[in-house]
Amino acid sequence: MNVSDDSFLTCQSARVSVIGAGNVGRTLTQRIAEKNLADVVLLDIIEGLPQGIALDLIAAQGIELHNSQIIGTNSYEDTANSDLVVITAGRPRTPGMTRDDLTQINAKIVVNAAQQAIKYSPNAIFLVITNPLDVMTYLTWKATDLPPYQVMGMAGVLDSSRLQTFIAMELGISTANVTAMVLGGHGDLMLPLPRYCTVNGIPITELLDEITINRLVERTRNGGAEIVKLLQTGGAYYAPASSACLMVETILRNQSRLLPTAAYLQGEYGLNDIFLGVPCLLGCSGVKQILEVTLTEIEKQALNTSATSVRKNIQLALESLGMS
Ligand SMILES: NC(=O)C1=CN([C@@H]2O[C@H](COP(=O)(O)OP(=O)(O)OC[C@H]3O[C@@H](n4cnc5c(N)ncnc54)[C@H](O)[C@@H]3O)[C@@H](O)[C@H]2O)C=CC1
Ligand SMILES: O=C([O-])CC(=O)C(=O)O
Repeated sequence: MNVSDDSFLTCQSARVSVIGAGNVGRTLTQRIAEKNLADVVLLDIIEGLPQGIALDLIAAQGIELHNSQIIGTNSYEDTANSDLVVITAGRPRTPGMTRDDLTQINAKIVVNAAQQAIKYSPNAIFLVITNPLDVMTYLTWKATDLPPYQVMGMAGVLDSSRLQTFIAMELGISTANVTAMVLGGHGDLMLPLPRYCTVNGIPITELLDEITINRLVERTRNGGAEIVKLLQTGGAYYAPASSACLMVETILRNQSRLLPTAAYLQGEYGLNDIFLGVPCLLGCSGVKQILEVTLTEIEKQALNTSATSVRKNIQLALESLGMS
């Protein structure tokens, strides 16, 4: 091989910037790098923190055998030309708080992060993780002025994965045999859909009684809070990072997976001008398609109630930022 061959020298990896080097951001960085999905720029406001994490992660490269570069930085200039920007910056909740209690504090952080990042990566897809998720995704869309299909939020993959796990635990079978679907906002009013949960194609409604299913649904709704209560100082981050990594992989590899995603609705499910969890085909352009599954009247009502709560919070956030 001639090492001065142009095609060898110009060969480029995808580039993902992760904003926020806390528990979720650093774990996601590890997952992306170790799966060889992209080079990662990890940015945080705290000096030394992203640099230290990056150095620590890169020191394992020879053991984990990946080829990803990991750069820790406090400067948005270093995020330039990212294909994907993931926003994890902001406060996590502590016991007794709802995700909505984080609205005021995280709104400023997320809008600033989005405005800074878009300057250097005008064509990037933005994936939001910071809570309250649906509100922060809406603010990111506003702050970047991107087409709505290029902005999305991660929550449904996590909530569905929790429900999948609880179903598998209840039945004593492999999680690999279970699929689950949770739609709606990422809050106490999220909408787990047992009718669309299956075990190798068999609806769980044929395998579990109503009382058991309701118990698993309730545990899913409280899945985040259950961990916050155990950890005391913040929220979950391993499953959230895995969930976000699945979305990153789907986008970078243009896999057209159907994943519950907080996407911008323009009439789908009878809702407009809101980001909410719905089944989406994801690929290299972002949200390629929103799938409208049939909902019962009760499910529709529950989705509307969840949307109303998200909408109220979006309004509060926009007002507090002087953006309404
Ligand atoms: N959508 C979802 O399903 C999930 C959302 N979350 C949310 O993700 C967020 C992050 O959670 P953790 O990583 O556990 O929190 P963490 O406290 O461990 O990390 C947050 C990081 O953000 C950084 N940060 C704060 N202001 C910043 C700014 N202006 N610019 C850049 N970085 C800044 C902090 O220095 C810190 O390192 C929280 O809002 C949490 O609620 C967490 C898990 C799941
Ligand atoms: O519960 C939290 O605050 C973090 C989160 O969104 C989750 O784990 O679902």
